[in-house]
Order: sequence, then structure tokens, then C-alpha cells
Amino acid sequence: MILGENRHEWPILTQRECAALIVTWAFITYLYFRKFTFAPPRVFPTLGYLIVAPAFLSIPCIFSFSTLWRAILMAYSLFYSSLLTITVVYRISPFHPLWKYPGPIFARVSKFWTFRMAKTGRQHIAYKAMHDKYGPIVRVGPNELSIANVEAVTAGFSEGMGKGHLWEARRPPVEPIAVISIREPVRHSQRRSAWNKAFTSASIKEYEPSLVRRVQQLVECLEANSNTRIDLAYWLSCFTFDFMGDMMFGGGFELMREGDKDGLKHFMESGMQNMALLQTIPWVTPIAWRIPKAAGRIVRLRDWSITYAKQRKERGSTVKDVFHHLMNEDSEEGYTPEDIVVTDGLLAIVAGSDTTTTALSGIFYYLMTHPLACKKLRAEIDATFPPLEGNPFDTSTLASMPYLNAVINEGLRLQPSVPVSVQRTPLPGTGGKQIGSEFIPEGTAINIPPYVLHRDLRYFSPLPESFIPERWLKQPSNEKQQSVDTDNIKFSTDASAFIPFAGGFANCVGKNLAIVEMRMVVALLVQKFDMRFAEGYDQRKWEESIEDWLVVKTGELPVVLSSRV
Ligand code: HEM
Repeated sequence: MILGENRHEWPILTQRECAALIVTWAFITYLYFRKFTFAPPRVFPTLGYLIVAPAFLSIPCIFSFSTLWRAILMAYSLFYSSLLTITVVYRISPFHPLWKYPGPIFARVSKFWTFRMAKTGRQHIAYKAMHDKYGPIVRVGPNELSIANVEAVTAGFSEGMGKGHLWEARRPPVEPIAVISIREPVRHSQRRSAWNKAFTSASIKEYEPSLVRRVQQLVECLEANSNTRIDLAYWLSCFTFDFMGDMMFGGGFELMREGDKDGLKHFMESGMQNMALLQTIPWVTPIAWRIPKAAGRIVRLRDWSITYAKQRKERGSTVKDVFHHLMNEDSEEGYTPEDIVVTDGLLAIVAGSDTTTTALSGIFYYLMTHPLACKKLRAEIDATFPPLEGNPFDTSTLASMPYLNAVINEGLRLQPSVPVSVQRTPLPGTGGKQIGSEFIPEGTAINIPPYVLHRDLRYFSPLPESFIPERWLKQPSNEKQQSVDTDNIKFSTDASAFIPFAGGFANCVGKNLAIVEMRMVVALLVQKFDMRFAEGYDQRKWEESIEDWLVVKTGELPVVLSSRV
């Protein structure tokens, strides 16, 4: 369109003035969006800043660019290219508060870099490589650091720190959300108090008969499949799923007996990958939730959980299971609303089964690749629970077995179930947090990656990449650092760098139950079976198969078990 005669009625700007106006608007837009690096901005202001305003700004430019379309094209292209340039320049400039921290240049510029890295499922390897190259503090995103030192463990899990921004991405759009995704400290601690009750020593004692029953069932299944090739990781995952089902919904899953007949385990796991990708760019999540398939997934999981919760409620329970505590059945304050219990019930299944499966599978993998360690473990088990005289079900005896506990620690050290994504951030209003000699400003997400810390020579020496349970022996748990002489090797183990269950107010609430579970399963299977890798299995495949989707997903563990007696 060619402009009409009455052009003098409009404010006339030169091309240069038009450009200055649009660049200024790009700068204002940048300042507005800067605070939304992690959280999503509101829809209407977003449309206003990004779509409507550039259109308005093209009006006074019409006369300098002779046609409306040219003015609009110029306004939008200059606006977006200026916005991009300002963002990139600021992120790599010395004015950025994280400027001084080293890291890959693309990581400084955009979270899409992290997204690409996460997509490989090999984040743990990439983080380790970055720390090897850049040191203990690495800038892994525009406003994100990874800190792998004990100072970060101490300060990161202490007061003034909250859950990191990745949990923003992991909250579904509908309330209530599960305890793990609650970032507001007061709200989190209110919900967490019910969880804490469910995992006191007394509560865990009540769960023991169910645990023993399920461990015995696992042994029966494995005996029925002895002397043939089986995927041990699969059986362990059926076991952990069934056990968590007992704890949460009074049973009913029966994966060990019937397999994944409803495909629910598979369905739960398939969402893990997408969530792990979304968490790298939290502000994309609300958009993703509008996709019917993604929202439908949540609805289906909720329906499923509601069905199980209803059944459990109708049936009641003779034991005070996790459901009982989350439901607040003991208290005079009255029941917790059902939708909260349903949401947290799903969390219990997801958080309690995959993590424990990963840990157990890793421990058995390392025992099979280290026959000497396996032999020592068996000697300890046989001496404590002679094979024909009793099964290793006594939890206090299991807790006192040094080599068994050393094996479990060493497995969790080398293969932590949550390898990288333990994330914290200074709470809003605190201004920031002192971590060792560094002051980390508010608005920074801080990853404290167990996988990297656990393989750090400063904390686990010598041979931090090797499976050596001896490094945990004779070390009183309350001592931070101690050198031990075993077989003429001097070990130095700093337990404060050992964080498979994270730490602080949002640490793993199921830690003590998981440990009891692992002790019993490891002791019983080592007591009952000789284990070897199935023929043709290339052992190197195990570590290659480990994928990090916040929680580790392992590959197959093909083994042949034969009964000892
Ligand atoms: C070896 C087994 C396990 C490992 C390695 C593990 C690891 C973790 C880690 C690292 C976190 C903290 C995540 C963070 O800080 O961002 C966590 C949280 C959590 N875990 Fe576990 N976990 C295990 C077993 C269990 C079990 C058996 C349960 C039982 C239901 C459980 C329930 C939870 C819950 C509810 C949270 C969230 C706590 C909160 O936000 O307050 N976990 N787990």
C-alpha cells in the first residue's frame, strides 16, 4: 500500500529514529522477561510485549519506509534481532552476575544447550566431563551453576535455600501437586510432616512383615527361573513396584506374579523422559501441558491412583502403612483431603520404586564384576546368618554388618539413582547465599551433582572410579574424614561428599526404608544364589546403558542365577 496524501497528520520519524525506538522497546522487553528465565510469564503481557507493541511501533515508521508492510517487516525483524542480541550479549558480558564462572560458551547463552545435552540421557557423563575441565564450579546455563564440592553440600542443603527451578517444570498445571514439587518452604514443610510420620523408625518397623513377604516372593520367582537367562533389573523393578504398592495402596499391583498387565509401569516410565527434557527449560512447561496428550497422561495416572486409593480405603488395613500416615488416619485433626493423598500416592510409587531398582541393580552389577568383593560379602552373610539356619530378615543385625553396608554405600556412590538433578536455589528475598568463598546471587539455580561429587578424588581416594567397598570400613558414620589401612591401601573417604539421598529439608524421606529394603534384598540374594552374567553379555554395556532422566534408567542386567543349596 502506498501512503496517502495526509501523511503530515502522523508523527514523522526518520529511519534512524524508528530504529532507535524499536531497539529501546527491545531493551525494555528484555528487562521485563529477564525475571522469567525459569518461571513462565503471564500470557497477556507476553503477547503485549512480543506481538502487539512491535505492531504499534511500526505505525510512526510507515512514512519512512513508504509502505505499511515494509514498516511492519522492519519493526518486527529489528525488534526480534535486537532482543536476541541484547539477551546474548548480556549473558556473556561481565555485567552478568555469573560472568566469572567458567563453562561452555553455549551454556552461558541458552538453556537450549542444556536441553540438547539432556536429550542424550547422558547428562551425568557430560557434567563429569565439564567439572574435570572447568573445576568445581561450572556455569551450566545462563542462570545456573553446577557446584561439586562439600561447601555446596553444606550450604546448599542448609537454611535459606529452597528447591531449584527444575521443580517448576515438574508441577502439573492442576492442584494439588505432590510434595516433591512444592517449592514454597512453609507449604512444603506442612505436607512433609505427614511424610515424616510415615518414615519414622517405628513406622518402618510396621512395614517389615510386608517387606519380608515380598522379598521371599522375589526369591521364589528367581528360583523358578534359575539356571536360565533372566533380566535381573526387570525382576528387581517388579519387586520394588509391588512393595511400594503394598506400602501405599495396601497391595494389588502383583507385577512379580502377573507382569505389567495394565502397562502402568511402562506408562509411568515413558513420561520420565519428557519431563526430564522439560525441566531444562521450565518456562516451556505450561505450554506443553496444553498439549492434550500430555495433559491426558496426568489424568490417566490420577484416575488410576484414585481407583487404587479407593480400594485401599474400602478394604482398610491391618498395618499402619504409608497411606495411613499420609491420610492422617491417626489424628484427631481429621483426614487429609483425598486428592492430596492420591497425588502423593503416585509420587511414592515413582520415587520409591525406580530409585531403589536402580540402586539394587547397580549393586548386583558391581558384585558380579568384582568376585572378590562378592566372596567377602557372602562370607560375612554366611557367618551372620548360616544358610540352613535362617534367613537374613533381622533388620538390626543387617544394619550391623560392616561389609554389607560398605557394599551398599559403594554401589550408591558409583551409581547414584539421581545423578545430577539435585537442585537448590537461594530463597526469594534472601539476596543470595554464601557457598564457601563464593556469594551466589538469588535467582541462580544450583545443581549439586552426586555423580560428580562421588567420583571426586578429593573425597574418595584412591581410585574414585573403582568399586572398593573397603573404603567404607572402620569409618564411624559421624566422622567426616578418615584414612583407613586395609590390605596396605590407605583410603581416604569423606562421607560429607556422599549424597545419594540429597540432604536438608527436602532430602529423600524414604531413605531409611530404602536402606532396609536394600540390605535385605542384597543379603538374601547373595545368600541364596550364585550369580553370573548371561553368556554373551558384554559387561561394558551396563555403564553405557545408564540414562539420566532425573532418576536413572538402567538397561537390562542379563544374568543366570543358580541356587546354592
Ligand atoms: C535407593 C533408593 C532411593 C534413592 C537413591 C532416593 C533418592 C532421592 C533423592 C536424591 C531425593 C531428593 C531430590 C531432591 O533433593 O531434589 C529424593 C526425594 C524423595 N524421595 Fe527418595 N530415593 C530413594 C528411595 C525412596 C523411597 C523408597 C521412597 C518412598 C516413598 C522415596 C520417596 C521420596 C520422596 C517422597 C522424596 C521427596 C522429598 C521432598 O521433596 O520432601 N525415595 N529421593
